[in-house]
Amino acid sequence: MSGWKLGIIGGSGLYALDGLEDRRETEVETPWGAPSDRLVSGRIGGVELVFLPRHGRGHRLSPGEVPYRANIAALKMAGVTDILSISACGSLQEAYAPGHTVAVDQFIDRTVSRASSFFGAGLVAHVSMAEPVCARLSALAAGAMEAAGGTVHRGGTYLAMEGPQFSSRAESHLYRQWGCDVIGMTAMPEAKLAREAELPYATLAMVTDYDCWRADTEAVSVTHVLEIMAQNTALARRAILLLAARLSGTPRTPSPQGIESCLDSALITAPQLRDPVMIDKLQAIAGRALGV
Ligand SMILES: CSC[C@H]1O[C@H](OP(=O)(O)O)[C@H](O)[C@@H]1O
Ligand SMILES: Nc1ncnc2[nH]cnc12
Repeated sequence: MSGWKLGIIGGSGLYALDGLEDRRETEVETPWGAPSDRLVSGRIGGVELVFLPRHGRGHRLSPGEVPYRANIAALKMAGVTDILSISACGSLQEAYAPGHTVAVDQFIDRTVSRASSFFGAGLVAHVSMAEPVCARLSALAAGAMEAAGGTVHRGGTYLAMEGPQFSSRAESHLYRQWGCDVIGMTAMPEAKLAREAELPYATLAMVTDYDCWRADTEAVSVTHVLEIMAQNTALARRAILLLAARLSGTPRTPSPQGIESCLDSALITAPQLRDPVMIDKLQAIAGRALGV
């Protein structure tokens, strides 16, 4: 085994992952409740994979209802070393056409009603989100996507909106003025929670539409997204298989960004004042840093 255990979070259109050896399904419960669906685990060559459909099979959960904390905790508890998120997104740039993929490296979080931290009363932590994506994982995933035949833009800012309604035209223009490249509804707080759980995280955002800013182009609709995503999904599956095959031959070393130890400089509550109940709960995602 190469030491990589890859968590894959599948977005709209990607509800299953074929081609896994030793495939098994596990129902999991975390201190933050149940994840979106059963975890599907298996192996591709020397790499273990754990797949989780973000919205559940059949797309039962809207972006605001996805149990983000339970999803990240479930993957952490399953022992994954890294998380690759696959997402459908709208494009805010002419050059990022439907069918293209953006290996996102920045996020702007405009979500408003989601639990966005594992920490809080009894044990407070502030992790850095200056570089929210694991550059190594992102580059590996982008390379695999290119090898699978995809057109990839390396780097880009993802605007995470609350939804579930799509943006108004005024909002879409505003996000373009802010310099955003793609828009979606799910990468936040997922990326923040992955960082709190000390898990390297990267997003391949697969463009399905031009949102609603482009003159003479019909505004985004679910029908349109799913049509394009059907093509994107085949590409995503090929890219994941290629990524796993590549990682198989590359022994894993810790992320060069120090993500696996980021809590060492983030916990702020005085040790003698930390809530034992909270510490117990946090074992699931921060056992290393808490020494429990
Ligand atoms: C089905 S269109 C809107 C929906 O698609 C994206 O989901 P995901 O990021 O999980 O692929 C977007 O964020 C919305 O949730
Ligand atoms: N235009 C868009 N806005 C938000 N989420 C999306 N997911 C796919 N397309 C989208």
